[in-house]
Amino acid sequence: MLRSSLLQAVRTPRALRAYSTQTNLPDIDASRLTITRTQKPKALKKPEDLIFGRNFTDHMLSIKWTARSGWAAPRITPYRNLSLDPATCVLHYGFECFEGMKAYRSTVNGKPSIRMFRPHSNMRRLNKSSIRIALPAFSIEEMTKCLATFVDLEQRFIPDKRGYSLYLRPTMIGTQRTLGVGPPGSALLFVIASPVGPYYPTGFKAVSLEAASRYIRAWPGGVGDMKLGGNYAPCIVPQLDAASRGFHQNLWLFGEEGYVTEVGTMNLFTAWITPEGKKEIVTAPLDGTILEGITRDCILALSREHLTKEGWEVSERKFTIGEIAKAADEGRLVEAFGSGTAAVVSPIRRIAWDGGIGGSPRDIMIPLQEGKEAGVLAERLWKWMEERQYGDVESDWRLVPPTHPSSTLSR
Ligand SMILES: Cc1ncc(COP(=O)(O)O)c(C=O)c1O
Repeated sequence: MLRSSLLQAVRTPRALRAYSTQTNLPDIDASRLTITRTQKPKALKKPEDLIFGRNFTDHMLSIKWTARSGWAAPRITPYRNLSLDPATCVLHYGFECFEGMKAYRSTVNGKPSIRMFRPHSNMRRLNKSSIRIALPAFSIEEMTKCLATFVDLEQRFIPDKRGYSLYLRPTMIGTQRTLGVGPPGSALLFVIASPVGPYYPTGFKAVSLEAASRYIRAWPGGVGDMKLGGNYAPCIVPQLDAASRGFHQNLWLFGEEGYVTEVGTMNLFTAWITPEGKKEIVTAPLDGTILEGITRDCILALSREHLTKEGWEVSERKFTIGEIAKAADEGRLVEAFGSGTAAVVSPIRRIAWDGGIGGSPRDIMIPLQEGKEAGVLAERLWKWMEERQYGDVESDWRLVPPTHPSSTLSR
């Protein structure tokens, strides 16, 4: 691996693309994938007993990399413990990045179908994260093919019920055995899978957020736009702090201006009437301080497709918590909701804001019709998403044809 090109790669997206293809060593190659099936298939849990991230499938997908030999042949093996030397660099310096994505089972034109949702986007984001922490890049296309074969093999774990899916957790770690601080000479990319149920089994539940200025999740020039494990552990204490006062999540602000960035593990959308009288759906821009959510991208696309016809403007721009408070005071606030793979759309009921520097604490109430837990926009966007995830509406967001000779995945 060329270290100097790695340094360049982290600076610009173009260099980043170049870096991913800039090695003569073997890349991930799905045609070399081997499968060793488990001899002890697990009993399936009742769908209603599934707990997010607690139950895993029979197998895992693993691909080793070394700086000397590049990517080895991908392997699907029975799910098992990893064995790591206590000096392994991931355990000391946090060389870890991951993804969260889903595969859905549905019946399309009378035929059962299992499809992943936007896997290329997740693999692109994983590449971006790995390069930033000196871990190797890989072929998005080939890795997606390996994922397809893995999902195919584990499809019996996806309950045949609306709302259920297979959550996939691709993860890359630095595996070099060294306490020296430097680029890892070896890495492991592995994928595990967990069947999951609907996030809101009994319908939406609007959440309350705490917008506190004393914790900062991300900053310009930082790594808030990467899915690094190191971004998540420091958010647990602020979350516990907010929970101790009865809030579900933190709303992350940035700067003295109180720019709104994102919510817990979701991007944030606000719908309001601007002071000039325009209907606007707004979310923070991709300026490096928020994760480039794949659901965010879908919500933007769906809003542009459907809601602009109804007079909504769809904007990615900076806006402040003060502007949300003012819109609420002036009766211009329409809705607010989070977006992410887990909940897809998560309506917001209330934001408690400490008022920023020199300000007084206050509550911002998001309008919700009496007896309703979601606004009309959130409900419609969630429905449009679900229709595409389960294939009621065809879209190129659902993938992927099988590639492995043993694959049975339906097209
Ligand atoms: C910090 C953060 N922001 C936003 C998101 C939403 O991203 P996505 O829509 O890709 O799930 C996530 C979830 O992965 C997240 O962890």
